[in-house]
Amino acid sequence: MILVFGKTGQVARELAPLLPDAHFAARSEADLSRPDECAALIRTLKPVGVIIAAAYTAVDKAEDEEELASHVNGEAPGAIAAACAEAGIPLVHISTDYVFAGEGEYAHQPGDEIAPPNAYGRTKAAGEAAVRASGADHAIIRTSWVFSPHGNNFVKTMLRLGSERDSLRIVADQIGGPTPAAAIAEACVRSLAAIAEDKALSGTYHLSGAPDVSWADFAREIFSQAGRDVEVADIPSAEFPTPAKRPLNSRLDCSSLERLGLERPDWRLYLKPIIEDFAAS
Ligand SMILES: NC(=O)C1=CN([C@@H]2O[C@H](COP(=O)(O)OP(=O)(O)OC[C@H]3O[C@@H](n4cnc5c(N)ncnc54)[C@H](OP(=O)(O)O)[C@@H]3O)[C@@H](O)[C@H]2O)C=CC1
Ligand SMILES: Cc1cn([C@H]2C[C@H](O)[C@@H](COP(=O)(O)OP(=O)(O)O[C@H]3O[C@@H](C)C(=O)[C@@H](O)[C@H]3O)O2)c(=O)[nH]c1=O
Ligand SMILES: [Mg+2]
Repeated sequence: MILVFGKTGQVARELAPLLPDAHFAARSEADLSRPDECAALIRTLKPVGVIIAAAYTAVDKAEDEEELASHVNGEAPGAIAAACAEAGIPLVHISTDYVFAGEGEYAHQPGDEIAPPNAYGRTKAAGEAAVRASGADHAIIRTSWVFSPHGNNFVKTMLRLGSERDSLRIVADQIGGPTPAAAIAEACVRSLAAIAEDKALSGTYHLSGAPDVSWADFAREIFSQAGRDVEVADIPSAEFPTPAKRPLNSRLDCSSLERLGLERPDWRLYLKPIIEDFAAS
């Protein structure tokens, strides 16, 4: 049995149909703010592999709750990874573009220096480091700008705001790859099998949707596919102040996905079901 930490999140919900026999541990069974209890669950259930699909993902709120976020995003993955190492089973963990400072216009390689610009990114960086230090065979999949029909994400925020207003001001100087949660779920399953088969594939991978765009471009594509006449005005980040600073350059070089037999998904092909759900609700 495969053990997935997380049941209600965007990626966890896309993992469910791919892994019908997996055990999905919700917060009530495995609270990541209690790392020891999460590690103990591995000793109890004795899974053959583990995927961590839960995290503290409220980027702005993390500025005020960095201690809680660091238990969930830093210490819990470390404790889970240590239990995986002890049991000799592989682990897949998900991280974020927000570990990068985001200077320049190049696409980041997995080995590039990290320098998180915000509290969420610092806690995710701590989780990555703890997984690497554990000695467990692992894949860390860094992704970005996740969206799906479930949970909170930018696509659903735009559809909601676009139904209330004729024009929106959206930041245009942050560039990245919107990523469908379904593609991340597929990569989790694929990488878990790959590292179980070949330990040499252990390491850090990048997966984001193509093409890279600004948040404003992303919004325009959403309204275009939704057939909605909402004007999107490009603004610089400075005109949209938020508690957490976001990286300007979130481009991820995803070429090592080839080692897993995967490629970047075209995110534009994943919007329609979300738009249809929104229209029906
Ligand atoms: N969302 C994004 O844009 C991005 C996400 N990522 C990473 O991808 C991974 C999956 O994210 P995503 O699917 O979007 O997550 P969501 O934001 O959709 O959901 C977060 C999930 O984590 C759970 N969770 C939060 N705190 C705890 C806790 N203390 N104990 C147990 N469970 C908890 C939530 O459970 P509950 O329902 O109980 O609150 C929920 O299931 C995470 O590692 C995230 O850092 C990376 C890049 C971008
Ligand atoms: C609602 C709104 C947002 N924005 C901007 C703010 C921000 O720069 C950008 C996206 O805002 P959000 O709050 O949706 O995105 P945010 O929560 O920062 O999304 C991040 O979540 C974490 C978990 C990650 O790991 C990242 O990869 C990334 O997906 O859009 C506007 O410019 N205008 C608006 O009206
Ligand atoms: Mg958010």
